[in-house]
Amino acid sequence: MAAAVTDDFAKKCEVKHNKTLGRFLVAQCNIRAGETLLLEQPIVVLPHIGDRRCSKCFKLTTSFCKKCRLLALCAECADHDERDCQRLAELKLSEEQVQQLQGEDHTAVQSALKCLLLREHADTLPLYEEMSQMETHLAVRRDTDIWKNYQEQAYAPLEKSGVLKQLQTEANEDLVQGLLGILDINTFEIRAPEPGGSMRGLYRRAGLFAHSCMPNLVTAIDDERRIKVYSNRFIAAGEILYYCYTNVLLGTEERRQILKEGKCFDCNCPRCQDPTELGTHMSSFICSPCSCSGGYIVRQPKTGTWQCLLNPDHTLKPDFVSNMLERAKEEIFHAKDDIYRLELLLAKLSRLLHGNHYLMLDLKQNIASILRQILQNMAHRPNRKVYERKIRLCQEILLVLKVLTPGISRLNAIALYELANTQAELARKLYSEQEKSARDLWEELEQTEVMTRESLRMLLFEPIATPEGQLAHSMLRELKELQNDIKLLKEPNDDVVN
Ligand SMILES: C[S@@+](CC[C@H](N)C(=O)[O-])C[C@H]1O[C@@H](n2cnc3c(N)ncnc32)[C@H](O)[C@@H]1O
Repeated sequence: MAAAVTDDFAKKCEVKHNKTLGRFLVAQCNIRAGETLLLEQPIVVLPHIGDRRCSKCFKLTTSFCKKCRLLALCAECADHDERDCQRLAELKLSEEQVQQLQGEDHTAVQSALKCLLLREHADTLPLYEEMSQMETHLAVRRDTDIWKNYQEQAYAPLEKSGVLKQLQTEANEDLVQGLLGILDINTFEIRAPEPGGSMRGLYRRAGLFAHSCMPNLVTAIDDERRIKVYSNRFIAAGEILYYCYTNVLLGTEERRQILKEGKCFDCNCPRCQDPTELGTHMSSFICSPCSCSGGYIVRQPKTGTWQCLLNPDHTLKPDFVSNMLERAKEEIFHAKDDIYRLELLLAKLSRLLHGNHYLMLDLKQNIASILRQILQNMAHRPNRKVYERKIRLCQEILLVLKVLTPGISRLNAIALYELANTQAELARKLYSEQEKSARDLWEELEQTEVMTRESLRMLLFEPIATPEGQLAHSMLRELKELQNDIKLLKEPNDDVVN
């Protein structure tokens, strides 16, 4: 349920409309980097289709509320929203009807019900009305697979059981498909209670921002599921406000496909239009005949052909490209957490793909995170090479991130922190093994301090009740310790400084 929020949204953002974007927001005034534009509680929080989650605590569950019998409720929660429960209990359904509604694909039924229930209470009716204004893409989705699934999973059981007619006399299939479409098009990913899990939240105003793969906004959702939207750079009055609906670390074809299938539009942002993806080459192949002179094969956005930038006669067939990428993805998947297999795969793919290709970056991130675990476990007694490998990988990832997400960026901040930390750990290790002098160590720690400060400067915009906000909190403590260490090393003491 939406709670009162205080922000300057109305002063800073203006709703506009055009044919391409539908409704979108523009800056009404100049906005500083890091300025908050919006703080908002969700209208509804729902599981992803296929997950069954408790209506109260959102943990995964298999059981239902004993009273209303239609909404999921885990064994640990005694009740959920009393008014919704009461309203559903009044429907007086037979056991057979309840069974139909509790079917395997119950999430779609539950999602539609939760939206319909907003109409039932005077205080949530305005939210339902606002929600009804949101984009459904009904015409594009009609008769597609997703439409047919929702017809089977939600509309048919709700209709057959008579629930729809009881809740809303004018209810028809388009209404149910529209509500489920609104959720697919407009919701944000929210962290679920279990580690790594996610669910979705619908927000009244945050849902109005348009998408760009080069956004000027950052969104962050805290443990209370409140969304914060802030600027990642200076934004001049009149600029369109964008956040990124998808993962910036994917290649252009993958991002565009996700946006097309999930959000029903073609992204034409400058990054999507640039075959080199802002010079990062995140989707480029190595042109074997031109490899010595640094030739890369890129996809031309207008024609869809894969051509070498140095010699346009050198091409790749789209089928070859997609098959090769599919095979590589499978190999990455099967290599799982095996660092040796991942390193071998990285070496093998480096003969075909640019070092910044999104699959290479994925591999590099996987390897770096395994190396982090190895370095955290001193029982492994990691040698210098392990540190150096991780440093190299962090540097390579960071170079790409700086181009993709300039300005205030969570990804950038975390990669920078990882790099700073590993460099400092290596310096300390070498100092303790007397391979580095105290002066070397303090100089390196001073560099670490600069990098940690830069990372912290970005993470301080994150709400405190998020993993990144917590990280910023512990970084403040680490910074103090670092400064203390530097001071001790710098104290004039001929025994220590050599
Ligand atoms: C979350 S909604 C944004 C609000 C929506 N425009 C409205 O009128 O309610 C997402 C939808 O906005 C449109 N949209 C957002 N960004 C776009 C972009 N960069 N290019 C084209 N359409 C976009 C698409 O129709 C997309 O499905």
